[in-house]
Amino acid sequence: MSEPTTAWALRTAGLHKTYPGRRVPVPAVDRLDLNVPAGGVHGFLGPNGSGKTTTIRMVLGLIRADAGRIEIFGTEVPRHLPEVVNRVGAIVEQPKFFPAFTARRNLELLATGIGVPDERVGAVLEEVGLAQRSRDRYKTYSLGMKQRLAIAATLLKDPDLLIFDEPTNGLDPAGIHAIRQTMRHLTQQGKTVLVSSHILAEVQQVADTVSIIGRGRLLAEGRVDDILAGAAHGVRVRVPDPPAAHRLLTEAGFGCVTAADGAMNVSTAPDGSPVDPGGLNRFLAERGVYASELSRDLANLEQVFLQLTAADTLGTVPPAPPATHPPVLRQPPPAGADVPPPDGSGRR
Ligand SMILES: Nc1ncnc2c1ncn2[C@@H]1O[C@H](COP(=O)(O)OP(=O)(O)OP(=O)(O)O)[C@@H](O)[C@H]1O
Repeated sequence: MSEPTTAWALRTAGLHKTYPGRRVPVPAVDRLDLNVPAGGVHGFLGPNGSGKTTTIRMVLGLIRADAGRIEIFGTEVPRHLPEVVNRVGAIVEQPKFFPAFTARRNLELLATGIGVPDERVGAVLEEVGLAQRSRDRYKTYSLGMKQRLAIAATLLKDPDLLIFDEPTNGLDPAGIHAIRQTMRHLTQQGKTVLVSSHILAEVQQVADTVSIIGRGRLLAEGRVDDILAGAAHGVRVRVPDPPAAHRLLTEAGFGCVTAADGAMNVSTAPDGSPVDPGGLNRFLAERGVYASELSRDLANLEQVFLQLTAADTLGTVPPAPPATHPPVLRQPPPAGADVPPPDGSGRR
C-alpha cells in the first residue's frame, strides 16, 4: 500500500471468506477490494446475501478472513486492531439497552463501562436529536429512536469511522430521514460513515461514494455522480403485466430490469445498442402489449444496482465505471486461484 493512507478510512485487498461447513463451498466474500475515502458517506450496496455483513464483521474483527488484507486509517487489522479500535464505532446488530431505564441512564452506564466521561452522554444525545426525549424510558421509544440511540452509543468514544449495517431496516420514511440527517451531520464534523443498505434511493440521497457488490465480489465503485453518469439511461415502461413483458423482452434479447415500483427500465436493444423508445413501443404493441407509460429514463442508483446485479447473476458483469478516487490496491488474482493470506496467517 504505497499511497498516503490518511486518504482512506478503510481499505481491503483480496478479502476472502468461505464459511466452513456449507454444502457448496461458495465464498461469502470473494477477493474483495474496498476503498472507502476518509470523510463523507460511503454506501456499501448489494442484494441480500451478497456478503455485506460478512465483510463488516471481518473489518471489525468479529470473524476472521480466510485471506486478504484490511486497513483502517492505514493500520492493518485485525493484527493491530487495538491501535485503531477507538477510532471505529459500529452497529452490526441492535445493541441491548435496559428497557426500564431512560435513554440517558442507558448511555451513562455504557459510558462508565467504556471509561468515557459522563459529559459525552449529553453531547451524543444532542448529536442524534434525542436530547429532548432522553429522560423517557427506552421501552417507550419508537424503532427509529432506538436506532438513533444505538448511533449515539457508538459516538460516545468520538470515533472517526462509523460503520452502520442496514441502519434503516424497518424504519418509516421519517425514521429514515432522521438517520440520513444524522449521517450527514456526522460527516460535517469530518467523520466517515460506511453504511450498508439495499435501499438505493436512500443511499443515493446521502452517499458521496459507493461500492456495489454481488455474490461477494465488487461490481462497481466510485462517486455516485460518476456511476450515474456512466450508466445506461434507457427507457422506462409501465405495462399491465410486468413479469410477462419482462420475459418477452429478455427472451428477445433486450437488456431489461424491473424496478421496485413495478416499472421496467429497458436499457439496450437486442443488438446491444441503446434502446429507441419508438422501436420498443412498436415491438411491444406488435405482441399485444400496450404500455401505459413510456419515457426516457434518467439513471438512478437503483437501476444501476439492478443492472449490475442482474448482469452478475447472468455472468455478464459490465466493467465498473471509472472511479474518480484512486483505484483499488491491487488486482484480484484470477478466478479460481488460491488466495493465500499475505502473511500466512488468517486461516480458520
Ligand atoms: N454464519 C454463517 N454460516 C454460514 N453461512 C453464512 C453465515 N453468515 C452468512 N452466511 C452466508 O454468506 C453469504 C453472505 O451473507 P451476508 O449476511 O454476509 O450477506 P449480506 O449482504 O449482509 O445479506 P443481507 O443483506 O441479507 O443481510 C450468504 O450466502 C449467507 O447465507
